[in-house]
Amino acid sequence: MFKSILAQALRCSSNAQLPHGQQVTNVTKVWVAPLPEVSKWIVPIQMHYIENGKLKIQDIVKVKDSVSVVLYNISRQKLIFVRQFRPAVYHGLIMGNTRNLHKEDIDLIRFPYELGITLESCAGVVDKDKSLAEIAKDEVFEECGYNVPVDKLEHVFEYRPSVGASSSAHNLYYCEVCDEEKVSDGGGIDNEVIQVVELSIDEARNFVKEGSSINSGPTTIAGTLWFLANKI
Ligand SMILES: Nc1ncnc2c1ncn2[C@@H]1O[C@H](COP(=O)(O)OP(=O)(O)O[C@H]2O[C@H](CO)[C@@H](O)[C@H](O)[C@H]2O)[C@@H](O)[C@H]1O
Repeated sequence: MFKSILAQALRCSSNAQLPHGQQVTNVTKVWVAPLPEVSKWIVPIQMHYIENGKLKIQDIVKVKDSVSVVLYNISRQKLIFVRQFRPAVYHGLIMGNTRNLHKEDIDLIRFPYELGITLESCAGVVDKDKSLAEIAKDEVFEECGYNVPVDKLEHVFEYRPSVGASSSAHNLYYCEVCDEEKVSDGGGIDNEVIQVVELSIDEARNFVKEGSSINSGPTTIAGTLWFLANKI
């Protein structure tokens, strides 16, 4: 069973899919633990309601809202993405649908950490007292190194990426940048370890083609499809 999970994970891995083999980071030890009662990031709650006279209960995970930016470099006609190790993706790939807590350290030889490296649009959590567009502008600078005025960010749409268990809202923006606006390497702030990746339009089209299997969330897929449908 593990062999088939690993084979599937390797197919999904952004490393296996894209011509950007450089090492993004180096993860040397992984283990899991139960969530503490109070988490800064996630609040599990239960909603009770009566629908058509019948009591119903729904378990909900409260997650912070987020923004993302489809970033297009017009100087070189490249879409800008980021790669990073995502613990949740890694866990999902190696544990599948099982809910057991793994007692020992994860075997990194059997399950290389690279499986958890995603390819995503530049994105960030809404955790500052700023407008959504300003938060998106900050992420473009911090993660990708482009300094753009906030009015260059075009609001595309708002949606809810995980309606079954989470109510969080996601706001997707589009921004065209040029080489002159690139002022740093990006790579994230604080503890973030992020690699900036540029894809040609054909590479991006390949990324969302029929039958593909990718290590990305709905935001990256929706943003890429929106770009291909509206800007090309
Ligand atoms: N659950 C968690 N546990 C511990 N630390 C956490 C955490 N979530 C965020 N952090 C910390 O906050 C930092 C900054 O996060 P960002 O604002 O860059 O959002 P991120 O890109 O991770 O996810 C954004 O982009 C992805 C992809 O679109 C969305 O799924 C997501 O909701 C959105 O916030 C992270 O580096 C991490 O240190």
